[in-house]
Amino acid sequence: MELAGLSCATAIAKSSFTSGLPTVLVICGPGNNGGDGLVCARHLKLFGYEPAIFYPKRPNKTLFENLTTQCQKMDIPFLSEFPQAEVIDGAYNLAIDAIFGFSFKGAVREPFGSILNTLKRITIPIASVDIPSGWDVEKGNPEGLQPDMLISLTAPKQSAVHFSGRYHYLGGRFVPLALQKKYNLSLPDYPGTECVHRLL
Ligand SMILES: NC(=O)C1=CN([C@@H]2O[C@H](COP(=O)(O)OP(=O)(O)OC[C@H]3O[C@@H](n4cnc5c(N)ncnc54)[C@H](OP(=O)(O)O)[C@@H]3O)[C@@H](O)[C@H]2O)[C@H](O)CC1
Ligand SMILES: [K+]
Repeated sequence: MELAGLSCATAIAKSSFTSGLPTVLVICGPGNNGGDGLVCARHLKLFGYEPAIFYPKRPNKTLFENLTTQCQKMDIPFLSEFPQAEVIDGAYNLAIDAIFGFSFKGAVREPFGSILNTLKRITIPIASVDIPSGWDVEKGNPEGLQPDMLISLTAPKQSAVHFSGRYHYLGGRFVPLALQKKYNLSLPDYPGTECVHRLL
């Protein structure tokens, strides 16, 4: 999760995605995708960005409590309510969608349905962690979020063929060769010591 979150922050910083003030809204979901978002927010802050986090459903697990504490100790604000689309557009330059990853299934439950509907209406760019939230991991979702950037983690999921945004990065350079062979993964070479590889 540390390497996944670092990869996301690195890909965002490399893409020169933000113009003007580097204010970023990170929306974190209840699983590991949300954890990646918390780590990403921390690294963005270290890179000079000004992240704020919305984390409405927090698992009662030490890992996520510790990640939350680390962000709080770095003075990253946690929002108590999700802002309206117009407010997000006015206050931030980028939204990071770390709500759901590959374990999302079924009809989206609240509060995430309302959050995703708001995210569909914002005009600032969206960067999705691993999978655009609300997409079926294989089939995607033509009615769902259509982010400007996707950071696929470990390997692009099948639904990534439906991604039509500007930037697609692969991150999470942590798969041992034995596992790559076992699962017949054909991963591109990461240049030098880089933790991300630009696919698009
Ligand atoms: N395992 C790896 O190789 C790596 C994974 N990484 C990251 O982890 C996510 C996958 O994380 P996981 O915790 O398995 O699941 P998600 O974060 O995708 O989501 C689980 C939570 O979402 C809730 N959920 C599921 N469906 C719905 C829905 N329809 N409506 C509302 N909420 C939903 C679910 O709630 P439950 O009530 O069902 O428990 C879970 O709370 C992966 O995508 C990567 O981002 C890292 O990359 C490291 C390698
Ligand atoms: K996501």
